[in-house]
This record gives sequence, C-alpha cells and structure tokens, in this order.
Amino acid sequence: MIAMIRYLSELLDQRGRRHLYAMLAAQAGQGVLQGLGFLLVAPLVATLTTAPVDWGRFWLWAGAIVAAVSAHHALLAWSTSRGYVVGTDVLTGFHERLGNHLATLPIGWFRGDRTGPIGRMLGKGTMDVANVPAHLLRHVVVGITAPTTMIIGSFLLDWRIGLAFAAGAVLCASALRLLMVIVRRNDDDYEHDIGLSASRIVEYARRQPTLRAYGVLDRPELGTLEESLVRQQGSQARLTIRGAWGLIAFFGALQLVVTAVIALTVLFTLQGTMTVAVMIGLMIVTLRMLDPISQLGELAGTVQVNADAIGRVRALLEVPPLPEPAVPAEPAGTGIELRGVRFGYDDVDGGGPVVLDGIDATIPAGSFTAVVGPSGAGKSTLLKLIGRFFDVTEGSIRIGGRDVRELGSAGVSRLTAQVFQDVYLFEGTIADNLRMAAPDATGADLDRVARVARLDEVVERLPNGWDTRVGEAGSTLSGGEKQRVSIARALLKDAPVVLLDEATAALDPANEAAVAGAIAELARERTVIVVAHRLSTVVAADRILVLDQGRITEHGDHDTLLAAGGTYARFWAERVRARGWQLR
Ligand SMILES: Nc1ncnc2c1ncn2[C@@H]1O[C@H](COP(=O)(O)OP(=O)(O)OP(=O)(O)O)[C@@H](O)[C@H]1O
Repeated sequence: MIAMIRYLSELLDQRGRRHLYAMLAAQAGQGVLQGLGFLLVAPLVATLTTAPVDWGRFWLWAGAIVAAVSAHHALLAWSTSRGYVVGTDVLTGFHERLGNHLATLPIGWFRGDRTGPIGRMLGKGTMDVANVPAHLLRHVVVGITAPTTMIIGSFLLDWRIGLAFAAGAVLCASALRLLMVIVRRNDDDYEHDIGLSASRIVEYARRQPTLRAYGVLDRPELGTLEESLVRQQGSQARLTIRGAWGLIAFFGALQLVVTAVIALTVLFTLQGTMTVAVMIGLMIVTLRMLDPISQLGELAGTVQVNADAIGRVRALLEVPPLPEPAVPAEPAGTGIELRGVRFGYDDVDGGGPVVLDGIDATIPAGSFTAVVGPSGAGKSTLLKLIGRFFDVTEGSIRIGGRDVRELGSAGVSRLTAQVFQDVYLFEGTIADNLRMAAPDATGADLDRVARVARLDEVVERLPNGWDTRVGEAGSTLSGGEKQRVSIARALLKDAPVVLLDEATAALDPANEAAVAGAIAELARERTVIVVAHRLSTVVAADRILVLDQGRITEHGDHDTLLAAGGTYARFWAERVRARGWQLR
C-alpha cells in the first residue's frame, strides 16, 4: 500500500503530489471520525443508564456524535472530488512519462510480441492506474483507519475486548495478505497471457492471406492464437477460483473474530464484569466495523490488480533507454567502420546468444556494399546495429569517424535512411507517406524522387494520383509498389547513408527491374549497405561481405569472390540455378 502510494506520487508533479497527500490525510481523518462516531455511542448510552438521567451529558455526547458524523461526511465529499482530480493528474503524468520513455527506448525493443502488452498497458492499464486515487484509495485508507480507531477505542471501553480485537485484526490482516498474494501471483500469469493473446490477434488478422493460402484457419495445432486464447481462459479461471478461496479465508476469519467478540461481550455482561452501556457500545462498534473491513476484503483483489498494473508501468519505465550523449558528436564524412562488433539479443542489453561475433569491416564513403549470407546469419542485425536500433555488446561502430553512441540516436537517424523488408505504410495518402521523411517537401520534390524510385508510373496509374489513400499498412499496394514508396521516402530524406534490407519475397520481373533501378539510383553518391537477396543487387555492389554464423567469412568484389570458390560462389550458383528454374 505504501509502495503503491509512492509509485503514484512518482507519476505526479509537485502540485499533483500535494493533492495526493491532502486527499490521503482527508481520507485518514474520515476513517478516524467514522470510528469515533460509533465509539461515542457507549458514553451516550451510559448517560441513559444512570438515574436520574444526566441530560446535559447526554446532549453533550449526542452533539459530539453529530459533529463527528458531519465532519466525516464533509471530508468524504471533499476527498471524493479530490480523488478525481488526482486520478486525472495521474493519468496525465502516466501518459507523459510513458510517452517520453517509449521515445527513448531502443527501436529494436519494439518487437511484434510487445504490441499486445503495450496496447493493454496504455488502454486498460491506464484506467487501472487512474482508478486507484479516484475510487480505490478511499476504501483502503478508511478500511484501515476506521477499524484501527474503533479497536483503540475499545481498549478504553474494555481492555479484554480490545485485546480480542487486536488478535482478530492480526488474523484478518494475515488472511488479507494471503488473498493479495494469491491474486498477485495469478494476475501476473493472467496479464501475461492476455497480452500474448492481444499480440496473437493482431498477428492473426495480419497473416490472414498466408493462413488462407495454406488453408490452415481451422487447424488448432497450427494456430498459436487458439493456444494463447485457451491459456488466457485457463489463467483467468485460476485467478477467479484461487481468488475466491482467498476471499473465503478472509471472510471466514472476519466472521470468527466477530462471533468471538460478541460471545465475549455477552459473557462479560452476564458475569457482571461489563456494564450494559459498554456492551451496547461494543456491539455497535463490532457490527459497524464489519462494513469498512468487508469492503476492504471485497476490494483487495482489485487493489492488487491495480497495484500490479502500476508495477508493470514501473517495470516499463525502468527499461533502460539508449544512453544519449550530452553533446552529440559531429561526423566527419560518411564512411562506416565496424571494429570487433559482438552482439546478442536479450531484450535490450545484448546478453543473449551471440548473433554477431567479432565483425570487422570498413565501408568507404560513397560505396555500395552488399551483405549476403544464409538465413539467420545476422545480416539484418548488422544493419540494425549500424542504424542504432540497439547498441553493440562489445566493439564499436563508427560513422564518419565517430562512434554511433557519440553521435546519439537523433544524429544517426539524421545521417541514415532506412528501408526495411516489411514496408509499413501509414493510413493516409501516398504523398503523406513520403512527406514523413521531409514534411516540407514540395510537389516537385515528390515528382523528382518518384521518377528515380520508379514510383511515378504507380502514381500515374492510381485514380487519385498522389492523393490516393494507401489503406492501413499499405494494404492497397502490391509488394513491389510498397518497396518503391519506401525507396522514394528514403530518397526524399536525402540522408548520406542508406541502410536497405532487401525483401526476400520474389517480385514480378517488371517490379524487380524497377526496384533494382531504384536501388541503383539510391546508391549514387551515397554510402549504401544492402542486405541483398537478389542477384541484380549483388552484381551492382562495389563490394560484398559474406556473413555466416555471425562472422564475416569472405569479402571482396563479385569476380574475386566467385573465383575463390567459397561460400559466396555457392550462394551465387544456388541463386542462378533458382533463377534459371524460375524463368524456364
Ligand atoms: N528481435 C530479436 N530477438 C531475438 N532474436 C532475434 C531477434 N531478431 C533476430 N534474432 C535472431 O538473430 C539471429 C540473426 O537474425 P537476422 O535477422 O539478423 O538474420 P538474417 O541473416 O538477416 O536472416 P534472414 O536472411 O533470414 O533475414 C537469428 O537467429 C534470429 O532468430
């Protein structure tokens, strides 16, 4: 609870923190006043049991009760409205902190399987976090302070009952703890599974063409979505059933304590060691205490779920961002040097199995380098490290003589244009998609890069030309057309270094020729590194790096490598064979 309040306060600015603490103080005061209101019934009843009745004292106690109840309601109204203000502040702080932090994370951190959990965190997680000050804290704070006040007061009325209450409080607190531990353990699994299902649903929708092409829509053994939904249902059922056992334990303990206290109160009264006034007062206290404590029990699960949501936000906020230089270095040129580069994926700290193992390479400014090698050799990873999607585990990557870590992410982004295998086009027009690279680009600029990237013929053919909406993820353009848009976008950015991960998917001859021409144009007067899958691209390169199992095994130009008769010669022979077969 204390930790939850601390986390919340971290999401707030100073003004928000003041609001939070004032609200908590009001809620604590509210609990104390509620407890007092019930405790004061005992002295009130006591005045009625004396003969003659002391009406002066009676009205004094009655006035005190009315004052306590009124003050309690005033604080309740104030703290409830304050709760909404703090909830809104937390929501704003949460979005701001999370947004700012996500922007500093390595690009490589945003893997496909993270889309579901991040989406859930920003949707339901956001509401869970804001819900804590807006609705939950009041019940928790009052649920603790009101019974505590009543227990302390009951010591004054009868120390034996006070002791019984104190023992009962320990028992109930332990049961509550148990309930929360059960919920926390099972909620972690449930959240993990629901996040996974969300990612799978997105994947399932995006992979429809492949799934339908192979007719595997109804085969559960192939459907990871089905598996993840079944897992999610299982973890949800476990959370509900185990949580219910926790609740039964808590309410059982509460019932036991109440029964024991009532039995003791009656016993002491019958023995004549407790007055009737104290008995009535304690009975009222016991029964009224049930209310806030039951509410605490009923909400404990929700409190834990929300505390977990806050914990997940914190965990995300603790993912280390890429370190950025205080003053970014300026590159001198656009040559690229890789020295002793080692890297392994393990989320973002590179501690996983080694993917690149001691890469040394010099890529002169203005050259066109093709990287080839078997699938999984680490070609795309190499490109991503140059673009600073991640930092290397060991060694260094320099552009223009400066380490990419000294250039900073923004510096590297300014220097490089990147064309990926999976071209993602945003909802909007083709022109909008190009202008992402240069918001101020004129129509003439667009026409110029379209000519170079062979996009002009696509634009001319489309009914609304540049204003044609591409549909979400570019679903209305063919693969080759999307690549041309992506290359045109890179051209428009006009960065001196181009990192291009050529799509593995085969293109029709017209598209292949157009894309090859576009790449050749892109390579003019720029430093270009291409993960090459097509012969036309490899042939166009000045220099070829052959990557195998994370190491550069051969490098040189096409003729030299072919004559060497090694991995490259085999790669070339296979591709030529495959192409020959395709054309026949
Ligand atoms: N985000 C990631 N997290 C963990 N492992 C990854 C990640 N991306 C790639 N890998 C692993 O790193 C290794 C190298 O992958 P990479 O994509 O760089 O190979 P590649 O040579 O480009 O392959 P391909 O030609 O098939 O695209 C592979 O074993 C791959 O499974």
